[in-house]
Amino acid sequence: MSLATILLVDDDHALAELLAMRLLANGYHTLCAHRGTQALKILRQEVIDIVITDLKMAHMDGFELFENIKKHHIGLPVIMMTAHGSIPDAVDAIQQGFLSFLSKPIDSQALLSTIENALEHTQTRSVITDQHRYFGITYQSSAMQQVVKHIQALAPSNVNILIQGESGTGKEVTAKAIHQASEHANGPFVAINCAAVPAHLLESELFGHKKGAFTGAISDKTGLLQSADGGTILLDEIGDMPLDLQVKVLRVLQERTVRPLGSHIEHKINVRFLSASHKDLQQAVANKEFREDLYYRLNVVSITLPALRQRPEDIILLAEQFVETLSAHEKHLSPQAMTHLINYHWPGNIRQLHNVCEHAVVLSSNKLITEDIMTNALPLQSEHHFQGLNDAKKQFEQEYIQKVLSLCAGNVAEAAKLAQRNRSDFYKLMKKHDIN
Ligand SMILES: Nc1ncnc2c1ncn2[C@@H]1O[C@H](COP(=O)(O)OP(=O)(O)OP(=O)(O)O)[C@@H](O)[C@H]1O
Repeated sequence: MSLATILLVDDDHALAELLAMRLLANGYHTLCAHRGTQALKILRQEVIDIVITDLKMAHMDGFELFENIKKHHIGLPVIMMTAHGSIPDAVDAIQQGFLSFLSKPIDSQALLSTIENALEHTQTRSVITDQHRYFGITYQSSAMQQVVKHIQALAPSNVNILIQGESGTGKEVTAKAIHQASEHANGPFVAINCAAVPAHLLESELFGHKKGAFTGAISDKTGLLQSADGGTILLDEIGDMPLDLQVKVLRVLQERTVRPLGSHIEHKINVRFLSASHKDLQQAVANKEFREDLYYRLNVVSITLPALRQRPEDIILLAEQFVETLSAHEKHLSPQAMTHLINYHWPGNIRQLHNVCEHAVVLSSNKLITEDIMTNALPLQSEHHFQGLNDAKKQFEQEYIQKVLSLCAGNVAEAAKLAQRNRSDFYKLMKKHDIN
């Protein structure tokens, strides 16, 4: 079991050392600081679970230290030590958000039970975080809460779902979650990236072939559609599927049968169809690059994943999860490193966040991933693209509508009223931004 680390802050050196010895005897790792500034320096360099601070100290008192901690180490439990009988200070401390207080002289039993309570408090925080996981989807933003509600509602039915979103927003993760929450969960989950397979091989990958069906077909091969029987198939980057193959896939969707290349036998399949695209498929239909009939078949309902920059609340949650996993629970992000992550615009979305965290874990030789390490791991600021006014307006409108809908728990009539638009106008805006 890893020991909790406690930071003791008191300008009375003898008292701090006495307390440190008592805590060490009870299995806690303790660090001592004799000034507020020294405490803040330690907090920047070490992973601390609890701070216990004296109130009256020269230069920076306990309240001022606490104000700093609240700003840069959100949620860290801080316990105040007050002089015996100083009730007003203790009341003040609790009102300002200190977790609890200890009266001097410090009673050993009270000290230990206060620390145990504080540790429970920290664990409760991570339990809350655990509730924001749904089959591999980690989230906390209201935009993703809506998406997950949508997935939960749609997964049990057998409808075809089109998952849209920028590259790296989690379309495949979402498809897997739908599969796992569906009645096909015990069957296979098969994904094919239509953009990654050369066009001339895609048909045989999907449908399979008989030996000799074409030059190079040296043996029979089962296609992915048949391999997915009893489960789910994800046709990823469906927008890149050649038009002639689109006709054949449409037929599979209608007939629910597959005929391998060079074969006369039709095989019945029971497969849930999911598709994904980072392209605007409606636009592709308008440009005659994608068949309209197939579009409507695949898009019985659609799920649009918000870009990471539209859900900054998820950045830290995801980053902490990635750092924990990549460092086998060894490393943590400093608050300053987190600020850099929040301020970045994430054109590559969650995949890019994962790569940056991986880079930072490799670069850092300490337990704490500092601001400097993060600045090195992040792409240069000069790579930021500056959004044009039209894109910025579009993004604002989309975020605004999502926010209003989320405030009204998805009730469109109420959302329209709040946005001071009539209902049909509001529906048009939702359609324009592909919001369900
Ligand atoms: N909500 C999430 N929680 C945890 N990890 C996620 C989440 N969304 C995406 N990821 C991770 O981010 C990476 C990219 O996700 P995924 O491949 O699903 O994105 P995508 O939208 O399908 O990307 P592309 O369009 O490039 O195919 C993966 O490593 C995935 O595990």
